[in-house]
Order: sequence, then C-alpha cells, then structure tokens
Amino acid sequence: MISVAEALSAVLKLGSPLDVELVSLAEADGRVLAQDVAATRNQPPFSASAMDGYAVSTTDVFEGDQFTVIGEAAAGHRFDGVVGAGQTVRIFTGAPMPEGAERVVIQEDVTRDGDVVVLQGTLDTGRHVRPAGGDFKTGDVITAPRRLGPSDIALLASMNVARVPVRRRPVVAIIATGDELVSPGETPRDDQIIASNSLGLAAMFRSAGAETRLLPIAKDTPSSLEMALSLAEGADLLVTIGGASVGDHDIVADVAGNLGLERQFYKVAMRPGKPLMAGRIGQMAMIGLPGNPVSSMVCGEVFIKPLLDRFLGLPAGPRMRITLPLAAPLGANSQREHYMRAITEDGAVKSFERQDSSLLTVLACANALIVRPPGDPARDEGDRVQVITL
Ligand SMILES: Nc1nc2c(c(=O)[nH]1)N[C@H]1C(S)=C(S)[C@@H](COP(=O)(O)OP(=O)(O)OC[C@H]3O[C@@H](n4cnc5c(N)ncnc54)[C@H](O)[C@@H]3O)O[C@H]1N2
Ligand code: MOO
Repeated sequence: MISVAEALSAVLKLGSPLDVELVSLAEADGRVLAQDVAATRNQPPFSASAMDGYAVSTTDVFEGDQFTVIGEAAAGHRFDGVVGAGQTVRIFTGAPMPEGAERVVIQEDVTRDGDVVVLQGTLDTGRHVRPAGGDFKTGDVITAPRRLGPSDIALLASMNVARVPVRRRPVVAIIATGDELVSPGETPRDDQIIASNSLGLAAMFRSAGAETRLLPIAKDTPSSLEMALSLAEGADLLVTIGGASVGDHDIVADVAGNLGLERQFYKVAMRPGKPLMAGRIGQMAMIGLPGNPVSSMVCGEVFIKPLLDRFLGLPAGPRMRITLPLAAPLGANSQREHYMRAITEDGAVKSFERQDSSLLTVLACANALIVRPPGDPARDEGDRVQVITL
C-alpha cells in the first residue's frame, strides 16, 4: 500500500490544464480565469460626486455662506459650464463633478430659496468627491488563475470585459457499480439499496467546477460494466464507485484492465478509502473509488477535488489543513492515515463517536475531517490536530 501523499501525487499526474475558451460574463460565475484580463477603462471615468448636494468651487466653506445655483449635474448628465466663486451646481450621487468644483456640500447642510442656497449648521469636512480612476485604471489586471466569484464578475463587468478566457470544464463520467443499487426514485427490491454516492459525488464535482455525466448503474457482470465504461468515452476523468475491493463480485480492476487501464496504484494506506485505484484508459484519467458511501466521498475530497483543480489550471495539491485543539480525547490511530468525521465548535474540533464508512448521517453532520497520521498515538483534549474543513 502506498501513502496518501504518494497516491495524490500519482493522481495529479493524471491531469493537465484543459483548453481555454471564451465565455460571456453572464456564464462565467464559478469558472476559472485562464489568462490575465486588463481593465479597458478607468472607474470612475471622471471625478464624481459621492453625495446628493451642491458642488462648490472651494473646500473652505462656513455656516452662512451663500451660493447661486447655476445648473444641475445628475448621473449620466454632465453640467457643461464652470463653477466660479459664489456659484454652485445642484449635483446628485454619481454625477461628474463640474469643472471648477472642489467639493460637494450635502443637501442636509443647506437651505435653498429659489436659486440661492445658504450653508447651515455644523458642516462636515468631507469633499464627497470620488477621484477619476479611484477604483481601477485602464490596464489594471485581474490575474489568472482565479476561480471567479460574484465580486469578480461585478468587477469584470465594471471593467467592460464582456467575454472572459476560462478553462474548459473537466468532464467527469461517473459509474456506480453493484447489483444492489437502484437510482433514487425507483422501487428497490428488498435486497437492494439506493445509489447515493453517484449523486453526492456529482454534486461535489460540479461545485468544484466540473461537468458531470451520470452513466447507468453497472451490474456486477463484466458485460454490464464494459457497456457502462464504453459510455464514458470522451470524458476527461472516469470515476467508478464500488467493486474495488477483494470480493468475488469486485470486478472493476479486471474489467478496466481488459479495456487497457494503465494502473498507477491500487490500495492506499488510508481510512476510509483503502481500496482506491487510479490510472489511465487511453487519454482518460480513471479513479476507482471504494463503494462505501463515506469512503467514496472522502476520497472525492482528498484526491478528486485536487485533480479537478489541476484540470482547471489552479494550483493543485493536498487539501489545505488548519490545526485546531481537540475538544475531546482520541484513541491511538492504526497504520492507515485516518480521515475522521468531525465537527468544529468554538475554535476546537471533536470527532464523532461512530466512524463506520457506511454512515452518511454522520458525514452529513460533519463540517471537518481530522487527519490522523499513521501510528499517531492517543491524544488528549486540547492537543492540536490537523483538520480539513468541508
Ligand atoms: N475481505 C475484505 N473485505 C473488504 C476489505 C478488505 O480489505 N478485505 N475492504 C473493505 C473496505 S475498507 C471497503 S471501503 C469496502 C469497499 O469495497 P468495494 O469498493 O468493493 O465496494 P462494494 O463492495 O461494491 O460496496 C461496499 C458497500 O458500499 C455500498 N455501495 C456501493 N456502491 C454504492 C453506491 N453507489 N451508493 C451507495 N452505496 C454503495 C455497497 O452496497 C456496500 O454496502 O470493502 C470492504 N471489504
Ligand atoms: O477504507 Mo474502507 O473505505 O475503510 O471503508
């Protein structure tokens, strides 16, 4: 058995950054920016009022000062004249500052009678002017690679970048295997269960930026599995679920081998997830996940999300870990790296009592995995441990 670190580095060799495509900004949320993008304009493009009020030509203003209103400037409607001493322009938030104007007196600080305004009360000291290019200037760059979130989309829109270069989404084909499985919504026989891992993993991969193809559930026969595997053709990554262990019906390794799987490894010193396999069938990367529901989801977190990052041109490596103190003691670990389902609370972390790899209820309550190195001795409350947040 190889270590998790060795397995991950082998998995990452199965992928490389995919092609770049241009997508409209409206479609770019969650995509990974593949090339630096530069602003095509200044924002704001002119110096602009930050408040509704009166633009005047001096910053030194006092209670009782009087000004004559000579025009109006609104957002989208510039005032073309010049503001001189003793003059003012009625101005609104976002309007270009008129030539000659130095500050805006907010409308709460004036009284107006016809065309005459008089400053009143304690005036604030703010100029209430946003300088041209104060947010960004032409040529300012958003650097790649970067997963585009809502605020990036808003910024790119403001930069007038209507189409952005992003990595193609990796296509992941998912095949659940097992005679016991039926899809959610179907009626299982009394010796069957519902296939949960495929949909759970598909959700995980999509939120990591992939496009998923859920292929039909394969029966535990070579012909059924071969048929399902043939449907995966063209995917960047094939993920099989189950049939990975040593039982008589665990046929994934043999069938994939007959189809030309060049296997990188089989079995990893981790818990859950021991019977993991990975390799390549032609151009397509292949990862064979163990069938136990929690095992497959944990392997998805530990191996497949980093591989998807690699396809997307993002920095790809082990999941980020933080250290947290234990809220309760832990027994000694075995010789396999243990990913314990856990919950973080008040700056500490606590593992769940039940760690069986079939328990989706426990996984659904977990917001973290405590990572125990092989052979880690028993730990006391307060000892610091490594944690991956989910
Ligand atoms: N003699 C040994 N037996 C087992 C070993 C071992 O080393 N020696 N390893 C155990 C470990 S660890 C794991 S993990 C499992 C993994 O086995 P498989 O990958 O062959 O998985 P299956 O046998 O097909 O299924 C295991 C379990 O999970 C359920 N399952 C499978 N697919 C799905 C799905 N898509 N959705 C929901 N549930 C699924 C399946 O019904 C079984 O209950 O092997 C141990 N055995
Ligand atoms: O490795 Mo299995 O995934 O322990 O349940």
